Amino acid sequence: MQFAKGHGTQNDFVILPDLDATVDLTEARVSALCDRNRGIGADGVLRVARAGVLVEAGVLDVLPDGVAADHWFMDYRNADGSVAEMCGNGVRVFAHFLRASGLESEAEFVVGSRAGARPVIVHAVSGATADVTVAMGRVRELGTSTATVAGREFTGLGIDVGNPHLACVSDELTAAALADLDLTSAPDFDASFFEHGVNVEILTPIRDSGVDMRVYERGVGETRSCGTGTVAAAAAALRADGRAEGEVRVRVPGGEVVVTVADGSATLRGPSVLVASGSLDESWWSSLGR
Ligand SMILES: N[C@H](CCC[C@H](N)C(=O)O)C(=O)O
Repeated sequence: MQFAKGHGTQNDFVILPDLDATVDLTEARVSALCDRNRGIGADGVLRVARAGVLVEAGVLDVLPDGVAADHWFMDYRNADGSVAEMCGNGVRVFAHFLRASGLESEAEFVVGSRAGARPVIVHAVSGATADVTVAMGRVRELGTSTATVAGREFTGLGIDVGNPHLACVSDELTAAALADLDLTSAPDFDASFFEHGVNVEILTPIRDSGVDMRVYERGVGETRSCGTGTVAAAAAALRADGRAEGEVRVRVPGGEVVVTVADGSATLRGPSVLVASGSLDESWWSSLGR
């Protein structure tokens, strides 16, 4: 079975072209594939198929709002095998792969996700790297909540970007102090507020139209970047700055993206790199739990 490997600001993914949607993508298989010792290693898996084919195969029960049967659909899985509604870095890599593989001939098209339709623009491709903008849809504020990281309580803004986030803007936090924060363990959070878990972002306030952010992702752990997380972080940082909209450069350990929030919706622009492609050993793949 063919695969490709790519990343968006070092949030990395195994891409599985599965145009007939015949691959049984069990949790055991996804977690093996994402394991950095016994598999290829990644933060998540992106299965590539058209939305209607995934409905016919029973992978999707119905077409999500705004997603048409002929739209390419990013069937996203976290490294632990769990399904998530949306992946902002993943959509950039997914769109880049479609263009680079010739599956998509247009530079502007719609990618379907469980959170709905996500229009993309693949601005330019140079070698292994592309510059991609994703329309990330509505950014919905959920109210304030807290998370405890390394014994320290942070207050944040719950934000729905199709998936759940708690974006904690810490006024006195410097980029250096953020880098020193111990994020090796999962933050404690209010499970009654976030019934389906949450991605937790810790970030500095806006300085020179930018923020520094780190993230502990639901279903993965600390990642070097989280695209939906950068959108949540930008929205929370703007709110903390007394603004409902604006453009924010979000620096993450894996690089930098630009988030624009306007009229309650956001766009995310950043790089995608396609690192490699290859084939999975069939006997290895079939030996994994069903
Ligand atoms: N872990 C996230 C999904 C991946 C999000 C992240 N990789 C991104 O780029 O948005 C969740 O369970 O909601």
